[in-house]
Amino acid sequence: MAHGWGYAANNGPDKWADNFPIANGPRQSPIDIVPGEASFDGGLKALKIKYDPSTCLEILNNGHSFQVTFVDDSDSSTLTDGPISGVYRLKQFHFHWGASDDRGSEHTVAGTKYPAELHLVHWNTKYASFGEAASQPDGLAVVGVFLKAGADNAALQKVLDAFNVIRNKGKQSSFANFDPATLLPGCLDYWTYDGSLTTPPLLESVTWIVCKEPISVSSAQMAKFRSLLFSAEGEAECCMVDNYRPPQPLKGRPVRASFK
Ligand SMILES: NS(=O)(=O)c1ccc(C(=O)NCCc2c[nH]cn2)cc1
Ligand SMILES: [Cu+2]
Ligand SMILES: [Zn+2]
Repeated sequence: MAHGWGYAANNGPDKWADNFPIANGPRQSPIDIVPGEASFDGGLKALKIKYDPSTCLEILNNGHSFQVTFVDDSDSSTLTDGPISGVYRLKQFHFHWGASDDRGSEHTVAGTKYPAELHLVHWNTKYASFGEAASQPDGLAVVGVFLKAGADNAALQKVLDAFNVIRNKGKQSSFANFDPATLLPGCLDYWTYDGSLTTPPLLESVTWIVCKEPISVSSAQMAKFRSLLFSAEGEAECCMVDNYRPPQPLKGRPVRASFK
């Protein structure tokens, strides 16, 4: 996965516009969600999430986060309803996190940062592939879930237990029979708005669906996230932390709430 961008001072979010001018586009993500300014939309349906653990394939360190990828050649793991129309297939999930618990999420809620944020990435099956969908305004739907410091999260621990074999950039390992639904909060109330990928190529193809309720993560589990490296084997070790883009200008976009 060749890319020169990163999260350091010389290649981080403030520099991305040099190679990806869309960084200053009209529908960039993440954003600061201000609950008092979101409008309740009674027409929004409940999220319908159907994941099949047998589609879970592998876990990999891609040099800017780690991700768990899924077999997406059938409608086994899908997102439907909610603010979207049609069927979107789960492709992967990944996280963004901070060097300390006071930061790490990409979306913020009235300025509040969480220590981490989960992204479940889905693509619209009206297009032939993820890559094709990623270039379309209605191509992707990403469910965002905040992680809040607190109790140990047993479902999350299953993912963290695989970290020892993917410590470095480029490492991957088989990872089977994991049900990503176990990472969702009990309540699926959400905010939704039109946005983008939060990393280059920053494509403006994402319908964002951000859950209001966070899931828990213990401080020991946050330390495990921070044990990963941005660097490849043999390179100077660089801790994988602060791999988040800060909130971007709303530019007049409506943010809708599925709840009162
Ligand atoms: N944070 S997010 O908005 O959910 C997000 C989701 C997916 C991608 C993505 O598929 N990027 C293109 C291929 C690539 C290059 N390097 C790693 N993946 C990027 C960001
Ligand atoms: Cu990459
Ligand atoms: Zn992400």
